Amino acid sequence: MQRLLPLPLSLPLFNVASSRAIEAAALAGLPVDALMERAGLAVARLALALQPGAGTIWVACGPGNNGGDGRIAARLLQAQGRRVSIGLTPPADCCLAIDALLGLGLNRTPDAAMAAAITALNSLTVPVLAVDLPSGLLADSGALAGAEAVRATHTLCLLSLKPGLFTAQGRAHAGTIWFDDLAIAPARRGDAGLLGRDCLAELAGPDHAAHKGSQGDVLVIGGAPGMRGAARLAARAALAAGAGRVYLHLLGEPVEEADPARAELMLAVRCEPQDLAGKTVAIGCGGGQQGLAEPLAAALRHAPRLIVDADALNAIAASPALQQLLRQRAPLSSVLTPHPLEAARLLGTDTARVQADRLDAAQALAERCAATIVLKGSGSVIASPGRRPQLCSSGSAALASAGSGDVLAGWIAGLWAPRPAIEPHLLAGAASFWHGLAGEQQAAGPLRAGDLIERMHALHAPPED
Ligand SMILES: NC(=O)C1=CN([C@@H]2O[C@H](COP(=O)(O)OP(=O)(O)OC[C@H]3O[C@@H](n4cnc5c(N)ncnc54)[C@H](O)[C@@H]3O)[C@@H](O)[C@H]2O)[C@@H](O)CC1
Ligand SMILES: [K+]
Repeated sequence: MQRLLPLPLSLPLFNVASSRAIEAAALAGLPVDALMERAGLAVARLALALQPGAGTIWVACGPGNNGGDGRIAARLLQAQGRRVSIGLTPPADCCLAIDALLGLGLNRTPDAAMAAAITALNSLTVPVLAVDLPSGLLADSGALAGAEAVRATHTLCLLSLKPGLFTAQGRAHAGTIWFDDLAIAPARRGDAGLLGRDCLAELAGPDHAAHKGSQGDVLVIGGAPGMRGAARLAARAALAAGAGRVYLHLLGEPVEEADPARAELMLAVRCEPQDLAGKTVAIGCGGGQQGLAEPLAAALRHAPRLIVDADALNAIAASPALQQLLRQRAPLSSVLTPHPLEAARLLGTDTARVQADRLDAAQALAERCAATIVLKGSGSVIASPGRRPQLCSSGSAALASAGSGDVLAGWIAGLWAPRPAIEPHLLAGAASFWHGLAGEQQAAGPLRAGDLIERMHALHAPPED
């Protein structure tokens, strides 16, 4: 059993169908109930570690094998001399609750009895340990099956890691995530990947002979009047990520300086095809509604590497002509960084549908746009045509602050410019992980985007693992 996060090495994620196949293959070589015994033992061990003191442990057991895991844990805890209460209501002296109501088999809105038990678990002030998944959370998507799911303080995931724990509502409901593979090594590929720190190894640093000309040029296009800050944040991030030269083309009224607070940034007065040649272009941060269509069409045609964010995504969603230009770009040359609403506009759907299955939505968007997608939000999804999607395991609510997305777009550009041959799927994963890692360093409250850039910059020499 291991505490999973922070995650040093990326791991495979298995959806419900794959998890059941892994279970079936394992059971073929094991006595009946062997896996459930192992699962129950793991749950009991973690429960004892979490609550070694007095009091009654409430084991809320459902009708299926998730409840079976709970019953075995209850038996083992009793054998250790602990008081245990099995049922759907808590005992008066409850010191720890084990949520063994529903796991992989959740397939509909929790019925009245289940919903009442979930509410009772969420009303407790003692730790709640969820078995496999917080009850009410869908394993494949991290969406809720009904109005409420258990908000656990700890979740012990069993046998196979499920994607739903790491995206959408997963992290908010799972608490501290633990994993026990029950001594079974899956003989199949994951349906998705969970990005660990090793993804940063894709980003070899510059060699000693590097100079600004060898580190690539970034051009940031955006920052309409009133929203100049968004483009400046992206440009500052590109600079801090390691691009050799960073230019800003600000939309609207002409400006004298690119960024008075960052003398390193240069102003790009024009945005003609020849100005785009050879550059990594990030477009859309603070783009506004006016003046973006023309440079966007030029960037879609001529930028060899392109990151599309914010208002540029909305402009593409509204224009079949721009959509066609996007699809016609060279393979492996475009990264789109939508939040769920922007993704919904591009897919012609609504935010709720995107959030109901983020992995699926990101993959559909990647295929439709022939681009790498970073679907932002808790558990960012990185998807590319023909590739296995990745979920970012780093990040925190501190990143839910204005400008955080501009920083990510700029950071991707700044990492891409010196590494023009890197595969965008790997680049976007590493950039997202880096962004999330810096976000985890904020103990409380939002991390202002300007400070986020400095924290990301400080991570350039990743500490030894
Ligand atoms: N497949 C695996 O990988 C393993 C499974 N194990 C455990 O077994 C669990 C899966 O067991 P099951 O397939 O029996 O599934 P569950 O125990 O999650 O639930 C299935 C039962 O719940 C009912 N149910 C589903 N949705 C409901 C709802 N909304 N309201 C009320 N009742 C509902 C179903 O009708 C069925 O009776 C895993 O989550 C895990 O805890 C472990 O013992 C070992 C390995
Ligand atoms: K559960």
